Amino acid sequence: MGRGRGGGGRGRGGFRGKNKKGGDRRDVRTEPWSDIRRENALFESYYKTGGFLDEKEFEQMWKYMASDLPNSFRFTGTKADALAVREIFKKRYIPAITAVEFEGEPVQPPEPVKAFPDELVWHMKTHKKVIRRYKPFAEFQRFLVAETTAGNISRQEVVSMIPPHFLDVRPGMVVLDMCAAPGSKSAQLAEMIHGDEEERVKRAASNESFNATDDGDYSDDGRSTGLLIANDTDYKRAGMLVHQVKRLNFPNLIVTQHDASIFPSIEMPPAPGSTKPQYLKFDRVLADVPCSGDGTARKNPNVWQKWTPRDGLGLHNLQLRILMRGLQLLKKGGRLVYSTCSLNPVENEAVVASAIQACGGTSKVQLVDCSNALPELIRKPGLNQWKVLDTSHINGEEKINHMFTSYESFLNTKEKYEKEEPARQFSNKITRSVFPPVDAPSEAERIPLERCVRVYPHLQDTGGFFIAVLEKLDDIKVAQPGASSKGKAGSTDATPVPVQASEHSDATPQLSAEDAVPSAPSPTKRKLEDTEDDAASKRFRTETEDPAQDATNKDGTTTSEPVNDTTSSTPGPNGTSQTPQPRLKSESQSQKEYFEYLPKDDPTVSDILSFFGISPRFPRDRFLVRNKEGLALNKMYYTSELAKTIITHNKDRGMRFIHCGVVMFVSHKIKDKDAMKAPWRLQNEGIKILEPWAGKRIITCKSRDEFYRLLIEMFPKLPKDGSHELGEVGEQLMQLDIGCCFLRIEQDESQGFPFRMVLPVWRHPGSANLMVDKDDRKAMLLRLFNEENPRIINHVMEKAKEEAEKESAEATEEAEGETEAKEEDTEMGDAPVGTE
Ligand SMILES: C[S@@+](CC[C@H](N)C(=O)[O-])C[C@H]1O[C@@H](n2cnc3c(N)ncnc32)[C@H](O)[C@@H]1O
Repeated sequence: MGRGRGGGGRGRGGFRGKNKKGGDRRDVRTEPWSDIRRENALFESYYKTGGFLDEKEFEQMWKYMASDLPNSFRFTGTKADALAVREIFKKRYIPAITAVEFEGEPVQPPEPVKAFPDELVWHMKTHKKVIRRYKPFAEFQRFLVAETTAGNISRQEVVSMIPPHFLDVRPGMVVLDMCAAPGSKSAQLAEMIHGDEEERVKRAASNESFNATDDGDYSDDGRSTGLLIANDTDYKRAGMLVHQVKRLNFPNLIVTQHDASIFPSIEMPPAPGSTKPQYLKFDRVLADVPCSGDGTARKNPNVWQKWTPRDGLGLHNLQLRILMRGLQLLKKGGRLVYSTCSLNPVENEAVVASAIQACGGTSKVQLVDCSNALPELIRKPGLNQWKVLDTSHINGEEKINHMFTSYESFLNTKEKYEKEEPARQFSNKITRSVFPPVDAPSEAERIPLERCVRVYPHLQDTGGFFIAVLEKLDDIKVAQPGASSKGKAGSTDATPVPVQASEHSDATPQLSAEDAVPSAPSPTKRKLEDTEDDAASKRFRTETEDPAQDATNKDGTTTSEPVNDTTSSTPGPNGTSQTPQPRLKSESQSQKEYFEYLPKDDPTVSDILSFFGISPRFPRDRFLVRNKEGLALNKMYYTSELAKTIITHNKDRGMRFIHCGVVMFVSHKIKDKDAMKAPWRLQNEGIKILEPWAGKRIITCKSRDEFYRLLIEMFPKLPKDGSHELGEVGEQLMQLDIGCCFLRIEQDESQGFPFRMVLPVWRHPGSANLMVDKDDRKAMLLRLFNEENPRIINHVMEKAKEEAEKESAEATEEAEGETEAKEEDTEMGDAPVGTE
């Protein structure tokens, strides 16, 4: 509980605007969202006439599309903790909000979203002006902010929570999140990999029996053996990702920064008896790819202002390459979820179908029927047929909207215009791959695209989303996308639909004359077309894909993917073949981050572990430091065993690791440091990992009042002679030498402790201090004591202030010649450095 600090999920980063890598979708408008006209004729027309929904349902869907999106959030962390915070929320805030009336009507309180289990996901449709006006909402908002900061609540869009549920992650699995920033899905995946290990570790440490394999793999003495690699190509967004995942305090997590379409193969130690390196394969892969984001129109004004069909066309190739790389990295039998927040089939079904075909068809990769996952989620099947929209133009003017039903129809139209109107330009991103697959020779070979999942806004008042679940049935040899049967058969001609008047008639539903697009493409659009995919393909030309060979060993590793292999030919944009080049950049090209493990007999580690009486069963060889010299200087991080293996085998191979490990010990810089056996502080972040194995320096708190005092006062006094106000906790602290200790608080409803807590406390010569920063103290005071705006008393600061005031008064007196100067010792008591 209270797993540290950090912001909540801030929704989905996608592709649009300035960030050519598809990162930054932030709204940079100056006018309020409410003033934006939620109209875009071409956008509407495409979804109205493209065969997505029948007319009546389309109207309903579009009404939702143009309305505000409800706020949503989920309770996070271990299930027990999440349920406990949910209960506080339900008992304390829902009744108060339910009692509120607005304009004579009761307001709508937050409601659980039925599609998700255990009432852990909630949404709130109440208008902002109601929220601002009524106290119960203000109180609830404060709770939401405090718990989001403490890491117990994550604000996340409802649809964005779906993909991890479809991935079916179990503890012990090795998972890759290919496009992970800002990290809301990574947080869900990490929770799933973690499972209920806390309970099992507790049992393992106290030599009670526990099941290490029933619902996953907990064979690391109760700890989950799984791992999450969260990756994003964008430097800034990868930073946001680190910020988000750090607060999870999950030692089985690595953050990397790579282009997912050329994500490097991860080297693993050779199998026993062999000298050949092996390469890591993943049990699960999430490809939540950069997309046009047109399903986010309910919260993103850019969609209304700038939607063009070229957004999706420009991203198709990158999305396809990311998906295929994900499939290559997947274990045989493993599962991959492909998702976008776009409703455009060019970015969705077209990508999925092309990838399956490029991998060798349905005998190699199959779409999974996931109707059993989240059964309450209302959904629509994926499309087997769709049309491709393009807007041709002459120097940005004289625009014509075209709906093409097949690649041939596009080629015919283009050919016609090349003769009749050579200056007319079509998107150069239209390939076979963006069209529906043609009829397969047999049902077994047909790609059942209806198994994909489409979530439209009106179905349960959410944003729009697309999800496809893929299973790798066999090793794959990747062919060039576009070289498959997809689009081979001829189809009807495309219908050019002019802005002013229809040129031809065709069975294809036409876009109406009002569908005129803005007179000139916006700079953003041009950028999207000209830079994103071109840049991606340029990158692709210089950084090679994996070898096509893809033989998987029984343990899920492969022996056939050397990182710098330069011999394979790879699929390129528009079906071209690329000249392979070394894939990984040299270290000198990226900012150097150090990840060095301390030896298992490191004397500092030994001193600390013996100071806290840590069981010899606790691993001693997993402590990481982040300095070049590999020395225990300021901070020590703990990582899982698999994280260590990956880091040590790959850090000098050009892999860009940017985060790993949970901070466990921080050096304590105080005057009497030399007199101490272990001048290191336990950290709130890592304390829960270590505590089950500790045999010394443990104090327990059973009293609500004593805990309240520890929270509200920093450095409460513990004088050698004289009384203190810390009750039994104080008595236990008095028995300890100076240094850090564990404070244990067991779950006890009678004392208002709804869950177990373990927190670090420092025993000073004349005082004690709960080593929790002010924000976390405030969050705990609100959560446990319903204190809304507590004043935290800092005795040391107050003493220092008093001293300073006294000094300044004396200096004034001295200046006036009224008294002698008297040197004051403004010693900060025994305050530890940097605990606030
Ligand atoms: C839709 S967002 C991902 C949202 C994220 N999964 C979440 O739930 O918080 C897409 C992300 O892909 C990243 N991206 C764009 N191109 C990429 C590439 N070639 N490789 C890896 N990541 C990429 C963007 O920086 C962006 O953060």
